[in-house]
Amino acid sequence: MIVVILTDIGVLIAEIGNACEKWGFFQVINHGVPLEKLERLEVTVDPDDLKPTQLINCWPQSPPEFKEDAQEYARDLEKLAFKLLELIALSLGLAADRLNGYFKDHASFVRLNYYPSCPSPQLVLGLNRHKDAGALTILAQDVVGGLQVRRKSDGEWVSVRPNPGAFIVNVGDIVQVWSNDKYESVEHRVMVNSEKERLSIPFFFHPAHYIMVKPLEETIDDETPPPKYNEYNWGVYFATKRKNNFKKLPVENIQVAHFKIV
Ligand SMILES: O=C(O)CCC(=O)C(=O)O
Ligand SMILES: [Fe+2]
Repeated sequence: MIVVILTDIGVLIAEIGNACEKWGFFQVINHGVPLEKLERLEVTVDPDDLKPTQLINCWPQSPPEFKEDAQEYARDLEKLAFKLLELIALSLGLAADRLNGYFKDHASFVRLNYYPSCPSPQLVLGLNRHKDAGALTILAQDVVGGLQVRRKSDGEWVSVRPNPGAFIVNVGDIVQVWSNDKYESVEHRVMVNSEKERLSIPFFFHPAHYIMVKPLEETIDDETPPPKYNEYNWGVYFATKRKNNFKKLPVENIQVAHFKIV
């Protein structure tokens, strides 16, 4: 996978654009988020404290500093997300702050994914194949590994080697629609490990619920194809998707493809 070093701005913009077009995924280092903040979350978290109801309704009681550590981490990741958003805007030939307004009341969140080890890893998946619905996902993973990304060139599943200190970034469905398919939201999944449990911490960078999503006018000109998507409301889309996620449905869960102009 392409590793992007956040240093020289011109090179950086070109590399990010290239990675978004070819893979939909890239890793960043020199990102400015102190690693000890991430380690604090990884080390202190006890999987028994991560029952879904507790995550939704209240903060785990122990360790007592968890809430503050998690909030501080989210603030750091928010800063990084805005930096990446601006670089992505620049790589699309837009003004750096072109997309910032959509995130004025952004509804981003951090999730802790815990994958217990499993003696028959070939029989189960940690997380089924999916695309992320939001704008960007910035993922920290521990050293165990298991994330696989669908390579665009041949559709093969490729394992992402853990790179301590790097974040894995992928563009979600919203960037796909904004860029009128220039940057695609790529499928990924998680394999489980037979011996080791795994923790991953994604930060989902989501715009305000009320925004309408459609291809940006700037991505449509005489040389590019006409808009490929009808406009949709992000909040309604996300709520519908979330309600139906992980359920066996008679029809496919909502996807941006359903807004595609055919
Ligand atoms: O755990 C991982 O490596 C990926 C998690 C993921 O794709 C997600 O939470 O959407
Ligand atoms: Fe994901």
